[in-house]
Amino acid sequence: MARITLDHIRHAYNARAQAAGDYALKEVHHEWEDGGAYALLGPSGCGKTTLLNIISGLIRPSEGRILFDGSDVTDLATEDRNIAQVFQFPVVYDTMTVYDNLAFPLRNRQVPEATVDQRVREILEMTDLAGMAKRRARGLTADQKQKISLARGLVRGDVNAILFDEPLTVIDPHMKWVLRSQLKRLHRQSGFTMVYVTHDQTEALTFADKVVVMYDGQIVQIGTPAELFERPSHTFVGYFIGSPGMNVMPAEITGATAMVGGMAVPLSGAPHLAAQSRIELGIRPEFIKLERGGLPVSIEKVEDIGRQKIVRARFAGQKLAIVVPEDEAIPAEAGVRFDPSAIGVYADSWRVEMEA
Ligand SMILES: Nc1ncnc2c1ncn2[C@@H]1O[C@H](COP(=O)(O)OP(=O)(O)OP(=O)(O)O)[C@@H](O)[C@H]1O
Repeated sequence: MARITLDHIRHAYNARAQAAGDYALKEVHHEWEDGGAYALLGPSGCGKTTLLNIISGLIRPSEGRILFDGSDVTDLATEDRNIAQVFQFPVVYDTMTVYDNLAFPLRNRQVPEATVDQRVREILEMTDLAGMAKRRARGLTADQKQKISLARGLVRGDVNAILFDEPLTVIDPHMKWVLRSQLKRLHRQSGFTMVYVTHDQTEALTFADKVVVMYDGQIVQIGTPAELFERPSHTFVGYFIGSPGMNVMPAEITGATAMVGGMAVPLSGAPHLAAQSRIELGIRPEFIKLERGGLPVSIEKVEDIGRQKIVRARFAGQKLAIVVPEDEAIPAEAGVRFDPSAIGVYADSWRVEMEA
């Protein structure tokens, strides 16, 4: 297992790249802890696969270095990086048994047969595959085959990291839930450094200790699920994490008061703001209260989604989503009240700290 250092990495697919926009991956400079479970989360085209391929060695970054436990592996080929990979689609040997599929990476490295047997049995148990150890992979379902791929990814005890590229894509929804929880447990038991690419926030939030949110070729935030929810560093994080996402409204700020379309919204403090920046307020639908005497709002629609209601409203000309607990009535002539401590101020999309 290894600590992974991404040392001022940038990547452009076009060798003549110059402007920031030419880079599929803009500068990444981070250190990922040994034994951490990281999810790379973001929409299609944001650079997740590019970053994963740089870690695996499929791509050499245009700039910067990658280090495993302090040693530079930038110029090492994938097979020399001592990593395991699990892809979107199962990679299994159909003619082999489930047991032999798992034993393969170990036998390939001349691991003594007694150790192979011990390790394979351990992983078969961990992944609930023990019951089908003697079956040939041919004829198994796509779910079962992908489970074998996952198990094979875990079988070597000496890898620097395990990289997962959208591994649950072919899995049916119920099984997805089961495997996600299993992977989390396997991470705790094994202590491997794991990097998991997905565009599904539920997958990322269940699996990872730290979620790396990517947007437009940049890492916009690395944080625990709670940090991403409570303090999104960028409006994209607020919008992408949560359902519905954070409300973002253009505003003008004077001292500790924000004006949104003529309405005064109190803040918890006065933010430091550079002149000429585009200012927005971000507030999650869960931290807005509907009550009499609040700021005027017009309710357009109420969606009942089981344990909660989502109120779609318009406030000062802006769309606003509000989450109301299922058993709470929506008062007639309701107004809105924003919890000042839950309002984030964003300048050119990045969160600004409040003055103490
Ligand atoms: N081989 C390539 N040559 C040129 N451009 C590429 C290549 N691979 C990716 N890109 C571009 O680089 C950017 C990042 O792509 P990347 O595949 O890393 O994103 P992603 O977040 O993994 O997306 P997805 O979830 O769709 O796989 C995109 O604009 C993509 O079009």
